[in-house]
Amino acid sequence: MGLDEMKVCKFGGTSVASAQQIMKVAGLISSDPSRRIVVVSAPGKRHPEDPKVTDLLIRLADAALDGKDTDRLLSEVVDRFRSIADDLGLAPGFAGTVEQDLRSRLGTDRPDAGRFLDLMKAAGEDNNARLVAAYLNQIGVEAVYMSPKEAGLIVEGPAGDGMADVACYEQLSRLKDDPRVIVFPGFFGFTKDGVLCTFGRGGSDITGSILAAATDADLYENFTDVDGVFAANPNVVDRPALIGKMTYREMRELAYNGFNVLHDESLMPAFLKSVPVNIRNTNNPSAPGTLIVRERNCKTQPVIGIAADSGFSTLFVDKYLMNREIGFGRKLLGILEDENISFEHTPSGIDNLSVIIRNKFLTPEKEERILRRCYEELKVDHAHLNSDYSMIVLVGEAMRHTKGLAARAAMALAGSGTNIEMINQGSSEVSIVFGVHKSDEKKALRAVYEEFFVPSAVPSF
Ligand SMILES: Nc1ncnc2c1ncn2[C@@H]1O[C@H](COP(=O)(O)OP(=O)(O)O)[C@@H](O)[C@H]1O
Ligand SMILES: N[C@@H](CC(=O)OP(=O)(O)O)C(=O)O
Repeated sequence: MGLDEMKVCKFGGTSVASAQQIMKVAGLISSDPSRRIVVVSAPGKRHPEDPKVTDLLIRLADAALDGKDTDRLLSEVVDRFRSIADDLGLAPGFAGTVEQDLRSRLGTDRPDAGRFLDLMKAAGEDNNARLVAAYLNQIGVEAVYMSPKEAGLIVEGPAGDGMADVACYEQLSRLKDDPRVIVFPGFFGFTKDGVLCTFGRGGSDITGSILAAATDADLYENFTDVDGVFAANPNVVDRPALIGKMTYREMRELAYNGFNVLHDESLMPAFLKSVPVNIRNTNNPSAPGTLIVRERNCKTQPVIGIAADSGFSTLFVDKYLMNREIGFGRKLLGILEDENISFEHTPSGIDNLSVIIRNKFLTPEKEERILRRCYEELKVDHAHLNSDYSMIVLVGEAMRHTKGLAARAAMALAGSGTNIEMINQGSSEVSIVFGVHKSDEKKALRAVYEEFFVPSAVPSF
């Protein structure tokens, strides 16, 4: 990269979980002068059983909302920052400023529980950005903490699930004129009225992408704890193939369906400005990682990855002569809309229709109301809701034009003893979805992975 070129880097929770990790991060920043905007998450897990600071903060906020004692939970968060700051040799007062900050957040008025929860959750990223900036200055890298409010990151929407307003990109673009390294807390911004609003969980990825797009960065580097994006979840499939290059659409589809290495909503800002995204490993920085771009040569590899996700329900309705009833689908989806439920798929037959919904949108009360309205208003013959479904999703840009892929996947599923509950190859140009019972999810994923990525068939991406 030339002198004027600029990268936005995001360091995930695992990359900033301890002093040792933050030293690696500082090494990566100081070794490359183009890494000028740095987005940090809150300290994450140091080992699998370790709590993330964000989860500690949620517990703290819940205790405060329930009127319970908050001292022990507050100390847990402060101690986590204290141990990092001490190990980095920062000035002794750092933990005290974190404590003050948390106490002041706890002491605010709470007209809205969701907004209060956001204010507390954001303390992880906010304090960590101050900590990383302080450490960079200590080792001689001129760095500055940047508040999302001062920078103008406008995030609107429901608490805990905000969306950035594209109109704020122009103001954010000024960040690139600062000669210092900017350390920006991920995960949250402010509404036009100045109220703090976080993105969904894992949302620091979104902050990084927004800043990369707003500043027209040459590259958005997203540093995590694996060498890049694997063709299947490495926690389920043994040593899956590493994807070298993929498209934004492929990654969004995979992220949405279970590849939690990147937040699915973080692709759009980078895509709009064609900023390439590079997923890299803080613990193995010499590995090139995965590059996410607008286009790739799809001929070599029609299926690029296979995602799996649990937590789906099927609403099944059956009515004789449904095919003749104009507006039936609209009315059924209208019932879901009234319950504020979004849906994933709608496979249909002549006299029946299924709607696949994520369980997180359902409660026993909502289920009862939906079924009652199906009988009373839509006059269906049968209606039922079944939970415990998982979706296995094959993704690849050229899949739809490659013959026999669905048949191969179906054969692999049959071979593993998995019953296919639903297939959707309809509207998405880049994916085929197989609904299976949750208990079959892992073996189904392994079987389909082996079908498309057996060692002899692994292509060079
Ligand atoms: N297909 C995949 N490729 C790579 N990592 C994956 C995949 N699916 C799930 N993961 C998991 O995502 C993790 C990284 O995401 P996350 O824990 O959110 O990291 P960070 O703390 O950097 O934000 C990996 O450790 C890995 O277990
Ligand atoms: N700390 C937030 C935001 C985030 O992006 O974290 P991470 O980089 O650890 O996924 C969370 O836990 O949701």
